[in-house]
Amino acid sequence: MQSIISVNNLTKTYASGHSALKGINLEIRRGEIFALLGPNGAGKTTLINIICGIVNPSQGHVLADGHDVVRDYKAARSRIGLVPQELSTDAFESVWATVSFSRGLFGKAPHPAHIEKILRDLSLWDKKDAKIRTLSGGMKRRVMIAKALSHEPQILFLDEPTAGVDVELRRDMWQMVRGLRENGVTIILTTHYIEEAEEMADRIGVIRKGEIILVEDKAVLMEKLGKKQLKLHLQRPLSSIPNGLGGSQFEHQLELSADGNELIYTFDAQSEQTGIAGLLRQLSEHGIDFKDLQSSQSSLEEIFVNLVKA
Ligand SMILES: Nc1ncnc2c1ncn2[C@@H]1O[C@H](COP(=O)(O)OP(=O)(O)OP(=O)(O)O)[C@@H](O)[C@H]1O
Repeated sequence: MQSIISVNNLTKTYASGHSALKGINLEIRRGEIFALLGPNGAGKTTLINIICGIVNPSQGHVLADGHDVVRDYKAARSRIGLVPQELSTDAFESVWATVSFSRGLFGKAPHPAHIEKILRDLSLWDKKDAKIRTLSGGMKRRVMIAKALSHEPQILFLDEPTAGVDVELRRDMWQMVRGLRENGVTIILTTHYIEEAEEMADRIGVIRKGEIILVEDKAVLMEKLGKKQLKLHLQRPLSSIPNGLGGSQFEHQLELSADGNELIYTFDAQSEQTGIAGLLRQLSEHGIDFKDLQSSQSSLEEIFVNLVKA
């Protein structure tokens, strides 16, 4: 599939000498939702800011819809909408004026019907004449999103869009993101709420200390790196895993919950032999009865934590 963003050997060393990006290569596919995950300080915002032409790269180059973000800044930037982490709007302007003005900045002709649609989609229509400074934090964030969409960008960056927003806004936002994607907009988001990435993204990229350590289809990633767990709720609590069991082939896969009521068996989701049958046999030989059992697959969050701590 054709890339809409192409990042080539990108490095960024800040004036402080800090090396924030170390040779990033990344292709974003047209029309996808791409989640960029990484711990604090990994370089997510730096990467987004370079693609959006806010920060200059030290080396390498980026094409946005075929336009170099430095040499052909205006054309590249007009394709992109950015919802930054920080709220920054003109406090004394009205919502309508702020969003309309933002469209004008990209050299687009006024299009009141489009602005109205955005404001309605973001439940801002009632507030269109309100001054930004009178709005709540959540409403201000909606205005930031409206601004980013005002010039009908093909690419939308959402940098931590749901940090500190309530459930309702979060739900509205994801509904809107899905709608945009249906209309062909490519969406790149960073988030610390991994369950959001798990729910929304088509592909996941993980950045750590300025390097992309993984880019993968979400489903493939979950399948490849996911572990499965079998949780056995015991009839009678155990004080420890019985010797025979602990020393067996299951030694590194068995865990006892702190209250001794649950035995947790972790196994490789890929493996043909899960070992469950053998485990159940051994439990019965040890006279360990259980009243219920439950199996689960590791979440993207668990996979992510394991990846970045390595
Ligand atoms: N203007 C700057 N000057 C010097 N260092 C900077 C500057 N901006 C960012 N950094 C450093 O570069 C590194 C990457 O920062 P960046 O904001 O890109 O990370 P991030 O992945 O977005 O983090 P977070 O999840 O906390 O937003 C950090 O160590 C940060 O301190």
